[in-house]
Amino acid sequence: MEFARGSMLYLDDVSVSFDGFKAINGLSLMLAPGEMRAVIGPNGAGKTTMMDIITGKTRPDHGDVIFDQSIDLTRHDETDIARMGIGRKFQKPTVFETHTVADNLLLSLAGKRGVFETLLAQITGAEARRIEEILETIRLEERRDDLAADLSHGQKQWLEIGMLLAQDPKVLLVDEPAAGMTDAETMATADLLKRIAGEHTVMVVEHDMEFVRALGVKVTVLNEGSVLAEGSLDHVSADPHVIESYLGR
Ligand SMILES: Nc1ncnc2c1ncn2[C@@H]1O[C@H](COP(=O)(O)OP(=O)(O)OP(=O)(O)O)[C@@H](O)[C@H]1O
Repeated sequence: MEFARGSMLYLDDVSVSFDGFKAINGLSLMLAPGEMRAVIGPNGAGKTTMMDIITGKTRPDHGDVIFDQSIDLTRHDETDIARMGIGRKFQKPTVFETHTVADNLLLSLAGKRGVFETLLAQITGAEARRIEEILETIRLEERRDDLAADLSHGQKQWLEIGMLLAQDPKVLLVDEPAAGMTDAETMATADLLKRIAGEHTVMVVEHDMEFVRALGVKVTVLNEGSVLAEGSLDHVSADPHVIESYLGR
C-alpha cells in the first residue's frame, strides 16, 4: 500500500487466468494524478482484461490494484468503483440518440434520476453552467440542440466522453477512441483528451500510432499480459522486443 503513495492508479504484480490461461501475468503499472497514459499492444495482450480488472468487472487472482493511493479496488464491485470515480468509455458510443446533445449531458449529470423526471425538472443554474463547460471542452457548443442521432461518429464519441466528464470521474479509461474516425476527427480527439488530462487521470488504449503520437504521452506496451516496454513512443518503437512482438508484424 505504501508504494501506491502519490499515485492515482497502482497495479502491482497482477495476474488473472481464464481456464488456466494467464491473460494478465505479473502486470505492474502506475499512473500519477492527472497523468495521461497510452497503452498499446497486440491483440490478446490483455488490454481489455486490464481495464476489466480496474473497473471491477474481473477479479484478479493475485496482485494489488490500488486507486487514489489507498483504495483497494479488488474489494469493490463495478457499481462502487464507478461511483468512486473511475469512468470507462467503451469503443462503441452509447449516447441517447433520440435526445439532444445538451439533454444527453444533463442526463449524465443527473445520474440515477429517471429520464422523464430529469428532462421535465427545472434545470439548475449549476447544471446549466456545467453543461456549457462540457460542451466547450468537447467542442459541440453549436450542436447542443441537435439530436445525438444526427452527429457524426466522431462527434458521438466526443459526446460520450462529455457524458463521462459529467459524472466528474478522477480516472477515465478510454478504449480505442479513434477507431472508425476520419483523420481530422482522430486529431481532434487527441486534442480533446489532452484538454481533459491534468484535471483527470486518463488511460487510453489505442492501435492507431498517429493518434498515440499526437497524444505525446508516455506509452506502455503490453504483451502476453505484462508490460513489455514503457517510455516515449520513440523509445518503445525502437525497442527490439516491441518491434518483434507488435510493431514489426
Ligand atoms: N472471459 C474470458 N474467458 C477466457 N479467455 C479470456 C476472457 N477474457 C479474455 N480472455 C483471453 O485473454 C487474452 C487477453 O484478452 P484481452 O481482450 O484482454 O486482450 P486485448 O489486448 O484487449 O486484445 P484486443 O486488442 O484484441 O482487444 C486473450 O487471449 C483472450 O482470448
